[in-house]
Amino acid sequence: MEPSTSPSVEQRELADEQAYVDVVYDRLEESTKAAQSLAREGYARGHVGHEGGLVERDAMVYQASKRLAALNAAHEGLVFGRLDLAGGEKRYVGRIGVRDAEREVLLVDWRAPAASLFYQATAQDPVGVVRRRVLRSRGVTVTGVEDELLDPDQAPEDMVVVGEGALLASLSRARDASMHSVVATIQKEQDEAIRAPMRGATIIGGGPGTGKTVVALHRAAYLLYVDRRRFESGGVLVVGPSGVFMGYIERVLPSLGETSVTLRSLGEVVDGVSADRHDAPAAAAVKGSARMATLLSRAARAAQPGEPRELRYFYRDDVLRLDGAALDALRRRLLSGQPRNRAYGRVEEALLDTLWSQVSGDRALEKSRDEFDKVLTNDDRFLDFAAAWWPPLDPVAVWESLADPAVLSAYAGDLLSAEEIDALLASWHGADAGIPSVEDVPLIDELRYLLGEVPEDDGDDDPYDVKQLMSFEREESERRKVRATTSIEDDSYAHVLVDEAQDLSPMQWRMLGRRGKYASWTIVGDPAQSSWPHADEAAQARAKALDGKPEHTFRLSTNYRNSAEIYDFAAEVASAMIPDADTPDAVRRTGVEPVHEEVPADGVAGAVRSGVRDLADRVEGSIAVVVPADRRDEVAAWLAEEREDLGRLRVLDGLDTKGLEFDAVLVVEPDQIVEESPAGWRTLYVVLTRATQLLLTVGSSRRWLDRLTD
Ligand SMILES: Nc1ncnc2c1ncn2[C@@H]1O[C@H](COP(=O)(O)OP(=O)(O)OP(=O)(O)O)[C@@H](O)[C@H]1O
Repeated sequence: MEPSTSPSVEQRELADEQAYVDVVYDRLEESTKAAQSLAREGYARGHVGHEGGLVERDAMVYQASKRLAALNAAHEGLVFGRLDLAGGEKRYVGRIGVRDAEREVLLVDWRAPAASLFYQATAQDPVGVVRRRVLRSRGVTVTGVEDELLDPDQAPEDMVVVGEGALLASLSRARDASMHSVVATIQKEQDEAIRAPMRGATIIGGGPGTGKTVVALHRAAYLLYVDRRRFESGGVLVVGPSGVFMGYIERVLPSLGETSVTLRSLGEVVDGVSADRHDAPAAAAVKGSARMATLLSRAARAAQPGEPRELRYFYRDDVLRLDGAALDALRRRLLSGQPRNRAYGRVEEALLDTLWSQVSGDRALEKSRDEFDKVLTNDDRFLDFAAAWWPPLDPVAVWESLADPAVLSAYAGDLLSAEEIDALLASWHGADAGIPSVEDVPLIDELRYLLGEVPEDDGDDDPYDVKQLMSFEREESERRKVRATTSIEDDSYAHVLVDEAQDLSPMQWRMLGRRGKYASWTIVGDPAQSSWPHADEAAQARAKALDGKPEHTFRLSTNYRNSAEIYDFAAEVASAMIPDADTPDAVRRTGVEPVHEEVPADGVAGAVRSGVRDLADRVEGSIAVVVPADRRDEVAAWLAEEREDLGRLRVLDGLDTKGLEFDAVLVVEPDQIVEESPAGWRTLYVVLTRATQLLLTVGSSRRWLDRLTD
């Protein structure tokens, strides 16, 4: 059976589908009205006036508004698939399940077992599916259908086959600033990873553009569908590399009807701290190293800078004295088996015990220990000493104290080289001093756990109330008030999903491990795109975070993002410069090869500007100019005019482009991108695999290209 090209046949099919889709939308409308009236009823109960009414109201309103949010989110493109099965049954697949008034199924939720045929059927193994149809819509209007005839032998005489394939049509679409759900065209190997059993850790690998991110997000939605109670109450945490990336993916889950997932970039995992700046590679490498865990545990247990080193107390005939060594011994005793802040409540008593053991005068011994305790605990000199010696420690304050060279060297002397210490100090001084970078966040989190929950204080006159939870503010006036949340009881999730996992440092794995202790995991990544230079150390930290949970591995093998011309070129770079790169097959040919322009150093700005203009004329969607990290402001200034004219143009450095994609990409000075970090080739590979249509590289040298032919 040949695909039909007759417009009248296609129009008739469209009209039939529209009629069905209208019925589903009518039913959705009724459900929406029912949810609205439930919400109204809930509010009314709140006015009944007794406490039970309020609780009931909250529950009803909560449920009704969740349902409304899901219904609204699923509205666009609600019905996207249809199966014609061998026995003559037709089955519609959509973003959520819809039944008619008699409870007959009108639309099967894509996550339900009955919908899995939609994704599993292939021409080689049609599993009872004769024809698979994808419906394209705009709002509530069906604008096109794309068919695949999977089992021609079973097709009735009058079955019509329309269109040229939904997948390629969807891949050729222009890209805007956010990712779209691919729920209508999920491929078989992707579906298998999405529906993988929820136990242990599901590891999804594959080269650039193979759909790892979309698979991971659809998997989050799938897990919530199969065990909503568990995952909604325990929470699903999705972690990605950057705020830009989280902005890029954040539309996908709501469009699948999911509103109950926590999305965090790596700089935002700790409540109350929000970091988006990266350290220079040298400092980032030290801060990510597992050695920092040892350093921080020293910091959390050591005498704090500025704390008193001696107590002298006159009691009756005795001079009681605690010197540095005695205080250190006492500190060790208090810290045995518990974090410092948890020992807070025992400090006065421990001091009293030690001091009382020195009492020898008759006048004192005649009096009881009770008397001794009473005198000291009513004496400001003693109380002030206890408060100064063992204040509750805030993790951010301890992190800040590391910027003092003497303090840092005391903890780091045998752990880090002099160069590494210098790199840390350089990152903590200068314009951004006191403001955590993305790489500082796991350090602060580590300290939260090492120090333990900050005890309650009366707090009425403390402007920096340690229990206070604040988001990060850049203004100098706010700086001193930055506090990470100090509670460590709110961190665990039922499922942790990590995207771009190849970039996680050991310290970042430790941070996520604490959140996923009792969780199942989905881990998505491609080692060839890693910007973390020490793969073995990270692998160990990952294994520790997973703590022996069974791993199920999936590999995605087809690149859906890049044109075959662009990907084949990028794969050449990977094969030459990155050992063991997993290079997928790209399926979409455009006939347009990537271009490199070599120009004199003083001609780069001009070539970049004219290159951008040219790309803008040739693609409708997004354009990225990717630059070496330390030249971002310079190149952005070259393109001030273009950026104003073209809302779809962005200037980014290599690390910022992780996970993103654009219709056209212009790479500035590829050699400098390679040379700016130990993971430079991998970063360049990431950058070269971001373009869907056009790739232009502009540089004053071509060493990177020559390496390919060496
Ligand atoms: N089954 C599919 N149908 C339509 N589009 C798809 C499909 N799978 C992936 N895509 C598209 O391919 C592009 C790449 O997908 P995605 O970003 O998930 O890949 P990735 O493996 O995470 O890439 P990278 O490792 O390079 O960040 C996206 O535009 C996505 O929408």
